[in-house]
Amino acid sequence: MTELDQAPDGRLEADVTIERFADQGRCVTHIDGRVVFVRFALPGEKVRVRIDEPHNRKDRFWTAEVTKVYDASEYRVDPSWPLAGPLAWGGGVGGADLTHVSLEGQLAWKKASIEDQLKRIGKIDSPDVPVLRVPEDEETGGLNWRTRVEFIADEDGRVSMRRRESHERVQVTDMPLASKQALAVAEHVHLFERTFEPNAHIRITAPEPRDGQADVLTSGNWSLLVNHELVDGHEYVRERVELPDGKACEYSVLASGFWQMHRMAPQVLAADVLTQLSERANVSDNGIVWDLYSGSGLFTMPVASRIVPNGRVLAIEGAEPAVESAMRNAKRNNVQNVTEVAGDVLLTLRGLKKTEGLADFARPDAVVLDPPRAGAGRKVVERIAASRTASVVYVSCDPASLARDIAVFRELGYELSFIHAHDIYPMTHHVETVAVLSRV
Ligand SMILES: C[S@@+](CC[C@H](N)C(=O)[O-])C[C@H]1O[C@@H](n2cnc3c(N)ncnc32)[C@H](O)[C@@H]1O
Repeated sequence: MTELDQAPDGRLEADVTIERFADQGRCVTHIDGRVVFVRFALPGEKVRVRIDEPHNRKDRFWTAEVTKVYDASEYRVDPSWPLAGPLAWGGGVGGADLTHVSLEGQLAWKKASIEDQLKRIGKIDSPDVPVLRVPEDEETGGLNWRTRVEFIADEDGRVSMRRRESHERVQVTDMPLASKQALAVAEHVHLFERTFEPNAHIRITAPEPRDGQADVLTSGNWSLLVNHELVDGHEYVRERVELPDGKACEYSVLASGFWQMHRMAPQVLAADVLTQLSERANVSDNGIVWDLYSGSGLFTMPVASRIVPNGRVLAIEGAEPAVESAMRNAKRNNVQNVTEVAGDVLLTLRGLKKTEGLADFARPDAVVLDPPRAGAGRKVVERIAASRTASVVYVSCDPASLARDIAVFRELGYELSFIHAHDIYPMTHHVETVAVLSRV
């Protein structure tokens, strides 16, 4: 029996040994047979935890947070961003749930977490998933990578973040995960000194300058949005993505819209998609490729110009402004072999054969998909499998939904022929996985 103590404020606390990594940046321990998911812990550690409220003695699992470490893991470090660390140590603002873990430990954590989901949900025996670090993150110790940063104004209008377990907003005067360029914009607009309307949503966008490009302030390539309205800078920003062939694709994207957030992620992921298509998909240069959940065309442009320059890409994206950007980006990159569809992926695929102009896309040689966190889902996977495509390159930001979709692909005649991951979200439990599914 684990002894549960009552702290002076009535909250339950206990000394426990942490067993293993779990999901959502938590680890697992047990208290009296009950599973407890613990934040800011590491496997093998002896720690004191405080049980979250509300909880009931009959619950099958509880959640808790570390308050004291008696015996630390080799992966434990002092929080790199204390404000995002445990509440008991003055933290609690979220946004960096692995701030107590060394960079090496973060890779081990993400590897264990993806492999666990593949085993449990994907039913894959002994998966081995290398997790790669973005080299630039070594130099910055895993900080300074976000090209988009968001805050909320507190009741006095100051830039703040919400503290867990309370309605309190903590004024912030720094954001250690923000890229140097985003911090330069923050300084330029006096972000941390000025006030906004209380409760305002504030977003800074600062594309990373590539070789030979001026910094964002010199080029004016940045934006400050308040409540999704432009306040300073530009509504659209330019993003350059350098590709393995030494050339680049240029993009114009809405400052308020989706774009891969890590300063190196667009290049890392676009290069990976090209590599997987050329090395594992065997698509001829006049082939057909679907790019599903295509956003502003991050993958569409390089795939159309490098993989199927004499073929065609069908890009499907649900957000109309992103599709409009993608169309402009095709022109900007002189890419003419793309058909952009603004619509739901499932509905578009369902109607493909009967839609004028799309019927020729019914038999793709390869499919690239990069769905939101919820994954593609069974019905979309069934449509992809029914197209009898030989290869699928699946880019995923959620290992659980990826594992679930992989299980469906395997049921429908595909095997997992390649998988690895990129740690494009250091200091957080998030990770981006790239998998290739091949028709057996
Ligand atoms: C993870 S983002 C990927 C975008 C793009 N591949 C990139 O890397 O920039 C997922 C995209 O899917 C779009 N989306 C979400 N649900 C969708 C659906 N049911 N049908 C079509 N697009 C959808 C979102 O608008 C978003 O642009």
